[in-house]
Amino acid sequence: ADGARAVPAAEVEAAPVAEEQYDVIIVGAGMAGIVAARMLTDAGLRVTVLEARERVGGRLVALQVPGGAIDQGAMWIHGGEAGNAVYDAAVEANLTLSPRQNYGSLTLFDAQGARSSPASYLRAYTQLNSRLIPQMAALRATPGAPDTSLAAEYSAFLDSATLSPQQVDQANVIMHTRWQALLNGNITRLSVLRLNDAKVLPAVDVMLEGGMPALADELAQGLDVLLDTVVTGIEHSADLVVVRTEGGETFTAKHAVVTLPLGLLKSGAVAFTPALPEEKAAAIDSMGYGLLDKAIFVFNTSFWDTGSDFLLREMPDWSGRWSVFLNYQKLFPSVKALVAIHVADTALALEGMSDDEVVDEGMAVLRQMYGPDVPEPIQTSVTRWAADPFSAGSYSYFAVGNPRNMTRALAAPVGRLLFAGEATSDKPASVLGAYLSGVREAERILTLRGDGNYSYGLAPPSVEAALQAAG
Ligand SMILES: Cc1cc2nc3c(=O)[nH]c(=O)nc-3n(C[C@H](O)[C@H](O)[C@H](O)COP(=O)(O)OP(=O)(O)OC[C@H]3O[C@@H](n4cnc5c(N)ncnc54)[C@H](O)[C@@H]3O)c2cc1C
Repeated sequence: ADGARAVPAAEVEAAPVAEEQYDVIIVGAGMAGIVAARMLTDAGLRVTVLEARERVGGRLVALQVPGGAIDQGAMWIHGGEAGNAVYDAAVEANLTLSPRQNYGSLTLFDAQGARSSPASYLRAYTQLNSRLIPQMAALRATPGAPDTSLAAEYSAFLDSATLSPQQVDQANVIMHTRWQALLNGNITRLSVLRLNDAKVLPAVDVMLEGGMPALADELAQGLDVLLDTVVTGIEHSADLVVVRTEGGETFTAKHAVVTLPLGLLKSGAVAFTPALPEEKAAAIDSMGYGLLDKAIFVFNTSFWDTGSDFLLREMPDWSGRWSVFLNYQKLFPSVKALVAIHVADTALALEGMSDDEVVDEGMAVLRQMYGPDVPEPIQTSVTRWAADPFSAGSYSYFAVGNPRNMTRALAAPVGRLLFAGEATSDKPASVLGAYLSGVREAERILTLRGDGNYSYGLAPPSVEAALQAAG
């Protein structure tokens, strides 16, 4: 990175329309930004990436632990098989992929921590599949049906199903892991009409040995990335974009690709001048942006059912508090770790506690499940994605009432400002979506480049052009 390319603020103030320094400024070095920068740089354009953190990767970050690494952000390559751009990029980069995650391999505990019966769990699962899913499919198939929350549909299902009290606890954990945890939104806010529209990738999930950041590092190699560079303002006109940073630097370019997480766009942490159009602002406001946090416990010895992919604890409610532990050792035998996954309001509540409090609570649950001799962990980590100033949450979801084309509104260019990032993608909430959105915006610039002036079809005509046209 070459900080010297920044135009000192004073110089810009003296000459507001500074000579363009870059063809494209990319705001954010997550997967979307890196991929866009890669394509545009490879095409010979002058590109710089401005990144607030001291590292690239954004929501791809991992904890180094004995025997390997554990992803604190995204960990699964959903739809992880040949033809999936993220999978293919990992293969091309010679990164080692894990075996497929098998969601059928579960160890069940009841709410008190006693071993639970798989047969009874399966019956609850069958009822959910045979009643709730068709009930929601029927709603989706009804033209003009008003949207409703997953919680409303689930409550109606519970009222009509014939479940024992324990099967209700089991249905709760199924509901939680199948939708709430995946979509990272509270089920009172998850849209039923859009339930199948996020993370709709084939159920083939693999991980990267050593964690997902290696892929970001690989794709970012050789790019001009300025780290520790917090963007605070983006000014845009018919022919220029001026990006200002917290450090008082100013960068100018013909285009900017904004890959700020939806949470950052919602918070207004970056000022757009002129303000974003109403339709875009409304989409930013109403698209859901959720929270998924992980509590990571690393041990010297494994005391749990190491053949299982997940340990599930049935619950009398759908909060999901300590009801899902992912067994990392299943896919990575040298990593002796359990990862508890919390989402939405429960995750937010845990963010309000200290790390020690969270770890103590989790350990008490593990001792309920596996007995008092469960050893102390040798390493722990508690993520706080909501409190993270450069993420402000985890990823987007369709909230009740969000139309399917909401992501299109988020993706729509505004003059010379282009928008990428998972929330702008047709496959929101995923690394693949972020990747493909970066490709989309790079292609948009390359396609529109035309005569070398990058004359941008959607930009309003310049004053001169308008005067000429008027004769
Ligand atoms: C806990 C968690 C688990 C997840 N699990 C999965 C999973 O298993 N599989 C999956 O496919 N997806 C998963 N996701 C979603 C996935 O991580 C994201 O969809 C994807 O990584 C987003 O990439 P992006 O480029 O859109 O955004 P980001 O990676 O967030 O990149 C945006 C960049 O902008 C930077 N930035 C923010 N503010 C500023 C500023 N003011 N100035 C300059 N730079 C700024 C950020 O630091 C960041 O680097 C998960 C996400 C989280 C948080």
